[in-house]
Amino acid sequence: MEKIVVRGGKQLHGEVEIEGAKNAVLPLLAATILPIEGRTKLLNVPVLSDVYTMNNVIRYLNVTIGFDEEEKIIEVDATRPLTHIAPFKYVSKMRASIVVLGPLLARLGKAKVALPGGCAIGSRPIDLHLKGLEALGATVHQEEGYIEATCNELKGANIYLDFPSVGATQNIMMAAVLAKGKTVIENVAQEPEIEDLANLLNAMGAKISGAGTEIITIEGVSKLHGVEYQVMQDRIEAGTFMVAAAITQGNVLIKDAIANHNLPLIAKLEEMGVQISKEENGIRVIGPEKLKPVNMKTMPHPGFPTDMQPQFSIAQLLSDGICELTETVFENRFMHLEELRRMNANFKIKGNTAMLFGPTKFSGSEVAATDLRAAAALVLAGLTAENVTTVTQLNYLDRGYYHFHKKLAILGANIKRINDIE
Ligand SMILES: CC(=O)N[C@H]1[C@@H](OP(=O)(O)OP(=O)(O)OC[C@H]2O[C@@H](n3ccc(=O)[nH]c3=O)[C@H](O)[C@@H]2O)O[C@H](CO)[C@@H](O)[C@@H]1O
Ligand SMILES: C=C(OP(=O)(O)O)C(=O)O
Repeated sequence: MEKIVVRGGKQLHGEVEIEGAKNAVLPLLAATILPIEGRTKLLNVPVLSDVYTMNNVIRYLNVTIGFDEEEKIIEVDATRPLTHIAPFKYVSKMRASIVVLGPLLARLGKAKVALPGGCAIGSRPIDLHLKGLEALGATVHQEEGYIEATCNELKGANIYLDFPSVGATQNIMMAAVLAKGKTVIENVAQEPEIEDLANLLNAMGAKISGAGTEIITIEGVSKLHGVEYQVMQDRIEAGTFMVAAAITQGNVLIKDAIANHNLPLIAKLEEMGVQISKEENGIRVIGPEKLKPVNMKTMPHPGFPTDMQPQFSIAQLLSDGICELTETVFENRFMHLEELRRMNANFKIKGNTAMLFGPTKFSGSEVAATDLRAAAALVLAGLTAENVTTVTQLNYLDRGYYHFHKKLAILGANIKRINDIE
């Protein structure tokens, strides 16, 4: 079994490089199936298990896709006739595969995509994706675990999302770019990854405006062409290293991290007494001797990102007092806290709020990740713990972090990854 073994107590120092964003590249890959002319080349692609899963989904559609892991480049040729089916064996591995639904429908007029289901962090329906596609003229029904969508022609529409869902916004955008006429989507997700997708689609010939605001307007075009495009930096990976520096009294430059993408995290860390400065080539984070307690609530962007909540909770648990932590996006994203009990964490959960009683003296123990960000949070706790912490279930970590232990080791952590045959 693969394990990360970390002995706590080291202050982190130096510089760390960040990869391209997982949550940007997955929808960008889905968008590469839209062009009927030319190849698309994605640069700065992170080498992650989720990217391999998405490549498999796309390859199954009869698209030629090549991944040069050394150069971090993916090349896609989607100019041949495509099939319209995304099967269970791939979609069930990764929820984000559902974002092929919109582009398949736009390109082929039909799509059959396995239901992605929920996952450890909560129930994850796709009703908003489907309502949006129906508003564009698709007929959608569910049969034998698959969503089947068909249309003669997609037509621009006015759509209001009940909740600013990231995936629904992406699916509807990718369908509307080839719809006839104008689509206006209100109350859309404003995450930077939405802007990245709009930028790629516009480079391919789409006409999208307003991405990054509450309203996106799309003028449909008749076809798209392949392009070369650089994936944005991963703000969640950057944020995870910011927390790592903050909790170890470290001094770390997170290279090429974009401060504007992480404003809520920066504000909270500063409130805790962490020194953060924007430098020419990144963000420098200097951790204080003592972290001040703060409350935090997750919200859709530009609020505090739920994908940073487990990692941030480690800083809260270490802080000198009681902190409130409220999770409003996913109803089951406190599982890392239960695991952290083994390491001495003291907290009470009521509904979607946890009271965290600091300052915690984490004690090293064996812990298992329950989901992607929980995995990162457990490693972070281990960096500050007395003795040795062993983290298992690294398949979750590998979904979203490339060489996490190696990057921490370069910064001075006493950490290794081993394959223990049991
Ligand atoms: C690959 C990717 O980019 N994943 C991110 C994306 O996930 P994802 O796109 O799945 O997240 P959404 O924004 O859609 O989901 C947020 C909330 O909306 C609800 N909802 C969503 C769709 C829908 O049709 N109906 C509905 O009720 C979900 O149950 C959840 O409670 O955004 C989340 C919220 O920032 C992040 O945590 C994920 O890391
Ligand atoms: C929850 C996450 O991803 P996904 O939506 O792919 O499960 C995440 O990146 O933290």
